[in-house]
Amino acid sequence: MRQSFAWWSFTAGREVEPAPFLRAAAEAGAQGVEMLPPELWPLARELGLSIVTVTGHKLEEGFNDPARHGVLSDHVRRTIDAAAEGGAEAVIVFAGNRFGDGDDERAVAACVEGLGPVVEHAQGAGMRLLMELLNSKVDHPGQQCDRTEFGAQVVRGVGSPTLKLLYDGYHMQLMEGDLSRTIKANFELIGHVHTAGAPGRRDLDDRQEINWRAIAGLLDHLGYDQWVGHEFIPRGEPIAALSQAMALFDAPGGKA
Ligand SMILES: O=C(O)C(=O)CO
Repeated sequence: MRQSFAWWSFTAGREVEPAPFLRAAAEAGAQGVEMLPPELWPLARELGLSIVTVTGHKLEEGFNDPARHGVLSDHVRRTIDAAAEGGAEAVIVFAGNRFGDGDDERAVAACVEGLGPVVEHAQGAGMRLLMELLNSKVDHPGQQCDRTEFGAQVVRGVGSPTLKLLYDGYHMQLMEGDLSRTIKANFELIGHVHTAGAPGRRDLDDRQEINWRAIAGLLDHLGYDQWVGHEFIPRGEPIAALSQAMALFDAPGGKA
């Protein structure tokens, strides 16, 4: 398992000097960084960090609406090209907010239809696409891809190894819980994992309710070989919080 961290959450509300911060994260053992502003990509690469994920588009306006497919696909294709040019690995896409009667079946079909050509474009560019599962209770009210099954139906419907699920344990703990069984049941569809403590989106410590050590052990047991991206807002010193989180996944099964 390779480990990364989300730039936005680790720097939220902090004055951060990018170079020393990225260097410290790399020295602590992070292998990649996510959702990093493009102007910092060369610096991160120089420090040996992979540019792991790039946000493909506004998450409120997604592929669930066929009326948006033309404009959205053009935008995401350009994001894919820029990400490929900058050496990034994956672009994150979203279903978007519910609209009209919010019918899930129709929304899944629209996502499958809209994402098909974009997935082909990504494949040609050597880029992976990740459909993110988000919570609609707290952080993203209205988001339609707010249960694993919705995302799984889209990924299965598209049926390409280029499109996988971004399983975010924090978001899914808020929406459905049952993380271990869900990860196991959908393992082949999962191409990326995000972490955070629940419910506060803070450190992976014992003040929150997800047993991340057990999740790390399960992923290891299942042979997970993709990225685990830490996407929480540290309570205290961010590099120490990152190190503590990474230790859980470095020694899955409780050796840390
Ligand atoms: O996870 C989230 O809440 C985001 O904003 C997108 O990664």
